[in-house]
Amino acid sequence: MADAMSAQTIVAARGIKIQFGAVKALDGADLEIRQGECIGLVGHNGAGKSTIVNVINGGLTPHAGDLVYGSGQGHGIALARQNGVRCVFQELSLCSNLTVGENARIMNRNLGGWNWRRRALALVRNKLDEIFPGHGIDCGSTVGDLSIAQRQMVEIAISFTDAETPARLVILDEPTSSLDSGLAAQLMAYVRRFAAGGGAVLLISHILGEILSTSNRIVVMKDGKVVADRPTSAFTTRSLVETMGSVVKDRQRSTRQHTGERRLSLPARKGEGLAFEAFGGEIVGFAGLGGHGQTQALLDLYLSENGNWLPNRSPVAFVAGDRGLNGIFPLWSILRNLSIASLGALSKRTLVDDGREAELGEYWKKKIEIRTPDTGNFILSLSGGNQQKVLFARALATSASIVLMDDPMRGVDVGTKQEVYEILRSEAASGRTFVWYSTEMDEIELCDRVYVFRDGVIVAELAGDEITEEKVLASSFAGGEH
Ligand SMILES: Nc1ncnc2c1ncn2[C@@H]1O[C@H](COP(=O)(O)OP(=O)(O)OP(=O)(O)O)[C@@H](O)[C@H]1O
Repeated sequence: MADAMSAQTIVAARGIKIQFGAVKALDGADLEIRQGECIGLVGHNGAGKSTIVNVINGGLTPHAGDLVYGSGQGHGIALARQNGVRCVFQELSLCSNLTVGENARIMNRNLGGWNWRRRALALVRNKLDEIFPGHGIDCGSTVGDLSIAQRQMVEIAISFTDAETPARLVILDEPTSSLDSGLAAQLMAYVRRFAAGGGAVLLISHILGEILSTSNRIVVMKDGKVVADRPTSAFTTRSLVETMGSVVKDRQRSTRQHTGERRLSLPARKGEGLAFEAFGGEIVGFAGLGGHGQTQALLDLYLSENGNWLPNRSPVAFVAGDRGLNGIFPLWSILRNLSIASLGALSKRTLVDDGREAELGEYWKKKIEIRTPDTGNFILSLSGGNQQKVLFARALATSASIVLMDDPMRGVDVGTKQEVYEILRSEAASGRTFVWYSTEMDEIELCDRVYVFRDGVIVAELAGDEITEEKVLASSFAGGEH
């Protein structure tokens, strides 16, 4: 097998099988990665992408199949690191109680010795400057104080640093899930430069535009197998979606006018900008560059200033943006994670009706295809995208007439996204109000009305045909029109 590898091969995986109980996560998957390549890896939620990454990264031992690195056959974290394999996981893995520099030290064990803090700090800062010019991150700060986008940027920057062995293959699992379009474009430009300079990148993303514009080869996985492996030029968005096993539905722009009563409002902030209001039956979008006050506005809508429920207000459900921190209960089952917000409605004389709870679980499992043999399994047995679907189902399963969503589609596959968009439309048509912060322009364009945020205030309100990328971008930057 080693003979069959070309000189540029960094790693070759052949016939890899991994099984978790009854689930065949990998069922004979093949993947070879060579120097100078950016490979886009796509597939539905639960297709096996993160699992094959964990095999290449050395974290999982294959139950069958071969793994060959440039330095020879074998597996394990040490061998992968020795061959310059780095990985940025979907669930970010920095230690939140340590500073950015200290985290860099953990990832690069050679960074010890006198004055290591200063060197670690300089290493990350230089890489952040190279990948995300103008990032504004203070590398002396504790990771827990950074926003989710900043944490993602720091982890990406650390993975590309060269302190130990040089980075030869960097695996990025949903690297732009929390980044706005400007930061995502900076990262994709860097990925192309890194590959052109002889490095390799394995890019996993459900944002197909990103894959098509950045990678030079695309590998499609389905049910634990590689079902296509071709140059990017051989794919269009439609053929890619179809190869993944989904159908492309035409996106409908909103032509609706709200008919309901005013349900929510916020005054203009700091006495500047515009006030916010939302009506029954509306899908209202929050747009603008990431971290400009959208999440805070959602929290303000959810809670009053002192953290209490606002009196006399319709019930509100919230889909949190940081799944690991505020979303899932990691020690609970899938079903309990889904039903937790509906327990009142599922209870009779303070006791939860198990039968109705199970019915609710089965209904949502089918409706948005949560891929699991049993909703009694632990939530962490689900792939990242499937965990996100559970959070979404948790909010929609309630009777809340207002649903606040903090970028809820992160890591959800394209087929499911289309289903969810349809659910949103029909739920809005039946009177629910959605307030939806999204970092994806495609999603902002699905809203009935959009507020653009800049520096913590609303600087523009767009409706119907006015909701275009150009208009959102123009308002997002100081000096743009509003
Ligand atoms: N630790 C685990 N225990 C049980 N099942 C698991 C575990 N890890 C993964 N699986 C299962 O293996 C399958 C493949 O999961 P994987 O995370 O590789 O999918 P993915 O393609 O990365 O999905 P996503 O796009 O949602 O991230 C899924 O059915 C998942 O539920």
